[in-house]
Amino acid sequence: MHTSHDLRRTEAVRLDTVSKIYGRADSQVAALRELSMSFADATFTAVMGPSGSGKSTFLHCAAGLVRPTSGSVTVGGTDLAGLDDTQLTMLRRDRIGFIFQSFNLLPALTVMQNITLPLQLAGKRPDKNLIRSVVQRVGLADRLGHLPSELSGGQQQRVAIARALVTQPAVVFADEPTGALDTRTASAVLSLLRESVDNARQTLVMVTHDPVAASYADRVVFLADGALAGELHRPTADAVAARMTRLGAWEDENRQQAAPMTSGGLY
Ligand SMILES: Nc1ncnc2c1ncn2[C@@H]1O[C@H](COP(=O)(O)OP(=O)(O)OP(=O)(O)O)[C@@H](O)[C@H]1O
Repeated sequence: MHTSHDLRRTEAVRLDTVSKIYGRADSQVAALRELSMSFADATFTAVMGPSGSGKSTFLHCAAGLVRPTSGSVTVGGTDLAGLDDTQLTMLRRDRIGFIFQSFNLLPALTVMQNITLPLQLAGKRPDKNLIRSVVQRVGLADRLGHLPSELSGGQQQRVAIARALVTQPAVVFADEPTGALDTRTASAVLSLLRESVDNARQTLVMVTHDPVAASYADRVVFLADGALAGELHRPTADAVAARMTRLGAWEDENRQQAAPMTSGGLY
């Protein structure tokens, strides 16, 4: 029999009735409306929805970058509301990895220095075996002394993935990780993310606009107007595209491509 403690341990991230209201009084926007969602250990979830449906806000709340207006977020069993800003920063550093569309590598640092940066920031001694295994997994063993500017887009994203994995976080949040990559490079990066879930038992939550990218996930959750608008398990790209069409997403998508979103912040 499972105790509630056991059940909680199998959840990497949990949101309970999370709302996020931006602005004040007469100009309020409810970006998330009492959203409840759970992400089990070693699962890959894609988050989709029309432009403005709350995907980025969800990601930022779930990752402890933005505090919800109400409701609770739990990461690895810790309720983020109980942490002050310093504790929250430490939890993010130790338990959460980020992968962005724009890679966000430091241009003056080599591949190896970029990958080990989170460990240095945390004052942790790098585990050489772990680093070697992560570097091999992402196929960068012969590029460790290179600068990001000497790498292709796909290679740079693989550095960012390695950087997100070296701290062995409870969960990795990816914000449009293949948005800047061509189709073939994107599929190599998505296969790598899939492997990190299947082989390294990582938990991955990925915001994407791309039904093909979403089809690599175990589950797709759809947001509309800041609320859960359904989910698909073992998704195919066609089924995801059909659901997005029903949500009226593609008009917004075209606008999105005309004015791409940029991700901010390094971690
Ligand atoms: N800092 C902010 N201040 C005020 N309103 C905001 C802020 N950030 C987001 N919003 C609003 O909250 C809603 C949800 O925005 P969010 O960026 O989370 O959506 P999204 O689904 O990620 O959109 P996109 O796919 O276009 O990136 C939108 O109506 C947006 O205008």
